[in-house]
Amino acid sequence: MVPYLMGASSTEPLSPDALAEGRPAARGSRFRVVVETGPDARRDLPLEGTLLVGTQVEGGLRLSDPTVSRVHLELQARPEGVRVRDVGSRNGTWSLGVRIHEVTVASEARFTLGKTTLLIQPEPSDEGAETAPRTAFGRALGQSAVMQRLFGVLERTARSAFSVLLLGETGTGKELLAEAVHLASPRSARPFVIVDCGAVVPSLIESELFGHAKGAFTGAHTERQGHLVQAHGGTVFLDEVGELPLELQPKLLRVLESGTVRRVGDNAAREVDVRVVAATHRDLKAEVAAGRFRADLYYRLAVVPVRVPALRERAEDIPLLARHLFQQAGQPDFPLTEELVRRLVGYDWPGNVRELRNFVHRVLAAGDVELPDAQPVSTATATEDLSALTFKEAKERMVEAFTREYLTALLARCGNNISEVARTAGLARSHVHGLLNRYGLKAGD
Ligand SMILES: Nc1ncnc2c1ncn2[C@@H]1O[C@H](COP(=O)(O)OP(=O)(O)OP(=O)(O)O)[C@@H](O)[C@H]1O
Repeated sequence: MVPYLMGASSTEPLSPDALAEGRPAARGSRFRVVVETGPDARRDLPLEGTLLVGTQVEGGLRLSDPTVSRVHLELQARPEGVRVRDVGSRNGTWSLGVRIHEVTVASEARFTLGKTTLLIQPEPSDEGAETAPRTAFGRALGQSAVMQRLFGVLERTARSAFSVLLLGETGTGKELLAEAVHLASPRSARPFVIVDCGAVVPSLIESELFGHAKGAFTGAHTERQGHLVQAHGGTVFLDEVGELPLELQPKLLRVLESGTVRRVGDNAAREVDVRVVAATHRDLKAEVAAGRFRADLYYRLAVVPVRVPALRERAEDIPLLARHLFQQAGQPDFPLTEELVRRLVGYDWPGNVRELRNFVHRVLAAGDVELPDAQPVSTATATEDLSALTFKEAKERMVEAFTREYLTALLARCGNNISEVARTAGLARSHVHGLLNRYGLKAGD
């Protein structure tokens, strides 16, 4: 096919180069589609075969922009480039001010559909020596060599259906990276469901994950779908998977192996197709060796094990992240002086990026740029203006501040004895350990 572009006022074919905005693709290279603007901005997925774009497409790039048609555009990866075909949309598909009916692009090009802009971009070739350095993967930022390597591994993995296990300290960005894997995967139009295995009461986690029938147990007044079914077709993120009760582990493994799930109190099996990304702050291999985590489930989850480095191991990222966090907090012009950067880079950030975020908020709320010498900074202050935050963020801040204060006081009262802390607090020891790790608190055992 001769590539052409039909303009609204012209029927002259245009060469693909007429649309080229950036670097050209190597012959036979692969492409990505990135949603740059509109309600679905930041979605980013590889283009393989044919991809339909619209508000009602199944398995394609499903957009929520009401100015986009139900089935708006067809993108097809071909050896010579990407064929972009408007499939009878109401508002049309536009590029550089020209309405497109069908065109093949061989290099970077942008298309506007209603209020949405799509960028079609050649993938940097894997063998290419000059792979463009990237400073972001989804919403996760990083310019250090270690993060760039991590982004590359995760991006390549995202295209497959392999399970990914993210290992790293609290606050290193595991959840953000799990979301980025989902968004860069062919499943991005389907749900991304987060299950915090450490936060659910152990007796309820089975019904949270698998669902339950009405009357399955005392208190089950209505039926429940379960997170795995909610994630059907998409990705389930099992956060703090190391906290999953041992007796539940074979059940989860069975579901993942068989692709079917049975709700509690119901014999009927339901098909579930989920990609699993799991995360833990624990050394899960050591947990397996200690008999606290099943080896078979470990190997099912850790097809691609990835270590997310602590912030102190990638100090080059601190200025970038600090600038980003000030910008996110509505203060893009906050003066990051050399002296402040030096102190930020010199601190060891036991709570990692979450702690840096809280520091930024504390600076903006209280003007306090002090960093503790050895201990982590407090997460919230009474002077912080919570009304500037969303309800979810404000609640998170208060819960963090409360938990940190409560645990610090309890540790002091119990002489750092975790068993005693757990007894007094009425929590499982594993839960106390999880909380201490999460809030960057240290205690002897
Ligand atoms: N690379 C990053 N770029 C931008 N923001 C980040 C990055 N890493 C973490 N953050 C921010 O830091 C906070 C904590 O990140 P996240 O919840 O993903 O960490 P986590 O490792 O999953 O923590 P936990 O183990 O406690 O659940 C979030 O507000 C997140 O947006």
